[in-house]
Amino acid sequence: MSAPLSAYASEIYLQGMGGVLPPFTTDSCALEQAAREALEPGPFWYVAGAAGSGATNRANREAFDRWRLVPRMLTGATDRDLGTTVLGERLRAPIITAPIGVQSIVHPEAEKAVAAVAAELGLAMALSTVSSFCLEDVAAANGDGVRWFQLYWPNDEQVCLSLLARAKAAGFTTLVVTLDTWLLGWRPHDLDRAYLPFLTGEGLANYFTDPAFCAPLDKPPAEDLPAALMRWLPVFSGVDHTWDQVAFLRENWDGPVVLKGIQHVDDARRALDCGVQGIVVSNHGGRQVDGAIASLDALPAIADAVGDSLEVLFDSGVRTGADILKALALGARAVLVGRPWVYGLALGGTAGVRHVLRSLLADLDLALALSGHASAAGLGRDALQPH
Ligand SMILES: Cc1cc2nc3c(=O)[nH]c(=O)nc-3n(C[C@H](O)[C@H](O)[C@H](O)COP(=O)(O)O)c2cc1C
Ligand SMILES: O=C(O)C(=O)c1ccccc1
Repeated sequence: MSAPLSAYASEIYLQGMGGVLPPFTTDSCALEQAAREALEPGPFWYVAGAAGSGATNRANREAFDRWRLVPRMLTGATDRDLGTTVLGERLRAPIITAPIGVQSIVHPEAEKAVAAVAAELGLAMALSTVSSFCLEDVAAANGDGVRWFQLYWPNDEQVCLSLLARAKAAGFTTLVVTLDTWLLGWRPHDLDRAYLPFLTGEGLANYFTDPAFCAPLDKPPAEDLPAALMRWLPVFSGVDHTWDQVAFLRENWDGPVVLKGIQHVDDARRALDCGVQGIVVSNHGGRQVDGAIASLDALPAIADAVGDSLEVLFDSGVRTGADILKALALGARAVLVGRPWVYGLALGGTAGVRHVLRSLLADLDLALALSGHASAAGLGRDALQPH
């Protein structure tokens, strides 16, 4: 874990020189196609799909292309440090694995794979409420790694308090509250296939192992799935909470609270007023609101408004090392990465997640080096030019 990140690029190049092929592509933009060939259409489109016409998802990528890095020479960037502190915790690079629900639809190792690899690589992981394994099992797989718990804010106070207490007891440090998915977006790929994995109970491990969730049920979820699902649906969705209720979460979580799904600068200011510690500028990978702005286009103004007082994290569309540099230069402290390593999970379980994240770290290190920067912390807007 203490080897410099540059070792990953050297290792992959040396293997190439010895004629050893990587397990699958090193081109993170080609992962989607590789996963498409490996997965059944239902799970593939669940992961790759987006809201409506897909416009927001496309906009997320197009926005990265509208910024270009301006490389600097002879800066002496021989020894690089990608390490950073996020919400008081030291990470080896400014990367957090995004909370992704129902991972068992692509591979049986599911969240345990990313938990193990994130810890091994010194990155933080964010575990979804809607995970295939319960949070205690994922915590065990993450060992002494940095783990955050993502909350889908339950419409039941007892279930909410119980999940928070369990996550805290299992060593999750930061609470990430996702605000943009209190209803599922309009997702034609899933609707056309009637593919809604959680309706078979998949992804509901945290609920089905929860005493407060199970209390009103006559039988355990395994013995009466329809009844458990009828309880889950209104607990999960249908109610938009309000800003004044954020205090409840802050009061009941002993640690940093981050609000995920912020796109408007006024919402970033409201987050600051609420007393939370951070935000994730995110549009959920374009899966919720069709025709919305690119998440990257929301970032600069938000970072300008609250970046000195809140930790501003970013996601939606990050694929390459260059993308990460761009997000950092535009004011993010770290990025969350979603689909790329989920495709890696689909293609090779734990080893597949490892290959994707090591490749991304190698790419990031080389992008930083060859743009003439010795540390990610010093990146400013002068590292970029609009295109
Ligand atoms: C299959 C899938 C499941 C997701 N599940 C969750 C979830 O349970 N909780 C959450 O906050 N975000 C969820 N997200 C959104 C991600 O956390 C993240 O915001 C998004 O994937 C970032 O965009 P990217 O995939 O382009 O990197 C999910 C995204 C995908 C693709
Ligand atoms: O699919 C998603 O984007 C998501 O956040 C989710 C919601 C419910 C269950 C599983 C994943």
